[in-house]
Amino acid sequence: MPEVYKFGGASIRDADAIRHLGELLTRQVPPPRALVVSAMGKTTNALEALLDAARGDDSGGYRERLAALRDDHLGVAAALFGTDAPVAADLERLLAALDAAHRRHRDAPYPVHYDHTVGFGELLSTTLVAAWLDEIGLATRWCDARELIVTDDRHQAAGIVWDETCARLTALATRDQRLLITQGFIGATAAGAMTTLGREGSDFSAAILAHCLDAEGLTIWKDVPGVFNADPRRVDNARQLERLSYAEAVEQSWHGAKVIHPRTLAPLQRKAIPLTVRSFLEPEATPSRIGPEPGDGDRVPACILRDDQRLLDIRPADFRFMDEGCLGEVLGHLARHGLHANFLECEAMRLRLAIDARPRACRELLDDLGEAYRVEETCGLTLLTLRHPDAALRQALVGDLPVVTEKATASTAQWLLPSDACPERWRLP
Ligand SMILES: Nc1ncnc2c1ncn2[C@@H]1O[C@H](COP(=O)(O)OP(=O)(O)O)[C@@H](O)[C@H]1O
Ligand SMILES: N[C@@H](CC(=O)OP(=O)(O)O)C(=O)O
Repeated sequence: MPEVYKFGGASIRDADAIRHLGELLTRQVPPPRALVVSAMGKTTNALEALLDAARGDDSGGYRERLAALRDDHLGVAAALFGTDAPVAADLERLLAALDAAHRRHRDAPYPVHYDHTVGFGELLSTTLVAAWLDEIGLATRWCDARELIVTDDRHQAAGIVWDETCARLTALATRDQRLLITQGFIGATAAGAMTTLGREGSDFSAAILAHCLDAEGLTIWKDVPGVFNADPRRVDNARQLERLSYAEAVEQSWHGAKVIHPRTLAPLQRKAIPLTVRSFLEPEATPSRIGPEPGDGDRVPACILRDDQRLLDIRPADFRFMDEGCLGEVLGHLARHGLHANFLECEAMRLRLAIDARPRACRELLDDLGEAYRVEETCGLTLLTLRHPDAALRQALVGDLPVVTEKATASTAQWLLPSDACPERWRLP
């Protein structure tokens, strides 16, 4: 089975980008079997803000944001097809469905309301992209991921029901030979409740398709030529990694290298499906390849930066040990709020962990920890993680910076640093 391609928000951010995507696809030999597409540009952030306005009873803000979303998508449709194109009516229908979903779920728990509304970005974008691909002569079949990706009901971080998902995907691919195009990030329970797979989860969706369709490979198209040993936007001298093992790619993405979602690798690894990260801006540039074998990327020191970290210093209130019971309880609360410990260090009577500063989830976590624990918080931190660090790299990056806390294993070292003491641009030696 030919490849699955994934295009993220950056690759479809406006009409020109969608035209470029069309040209790129017409040049691919052999053509891909399926496309997984994310929401346009920063639409998912806009939908989260829309949700906050809806839940905060800010009906003015909600209307304004919905109108902006409508303008963005209809504007791109007009730029691609001119006025009164049939796709405009499809977009209007989706926007009306989004508005209705907000009304229907406004009293539901936040994660349920989130999943029934925030995933509309992908429904809108794929409707536009599929129409454009049809327009330029690529016969596509638009598929609703809510009918293909079957999940459990862990809203905002849904787990996949693999057997049913694979059965539905293979049945579809057998009966329809056209290029399949579907949404990343979303799925639905067997009962039909809409779910999402976690922020930036479209890479994972693409890996699910590649796995279930037995694809020859998965290509993720990015605005960078491949995986680098640091974010080239923030770090001078970052260099591209040509080959990485699945295991190293998991480590780097799990520690926050934004280039691939960490859940992407396991479905590929289970069938030894190679992952290519390639540039949609420079498709001829040498890409990065990830597979079963170790490569240069498994040895080269790599630097991962994560801003907006909040350090929680948690101690049992009654001078108890931070034993297995306490650890299980605290980490259970973390998981329930969809928070991930990016840094974790345990001593006899304290647990220190750093989490992304998501105000709502952090507030709920502190409420849950309640009277049983004393918690001290430090905000405004940057987490620097080095994979395979050497002395020169440590000195070049950490040097004289004031360190809040640090820890190291044989392969990974981490420092929490005050963000305001960190340089605007970092430099590798
Ligand atoms: N290790 C890394 N290698 C390459 N790019 C990285 C890395 N870490 C962070 N990035 C950043 O990831 C960006 C692409 O991710 P993102 O903007 O989320 O794309 P998309 O919307 O297509 O998924 C790049 O522009 C780059 O700045
Ligand atoms: N649109 C979703 C899913 C996603 O993966 O997007 P992108 O591929 O643009 O990172 C998000 O922003 O979280």
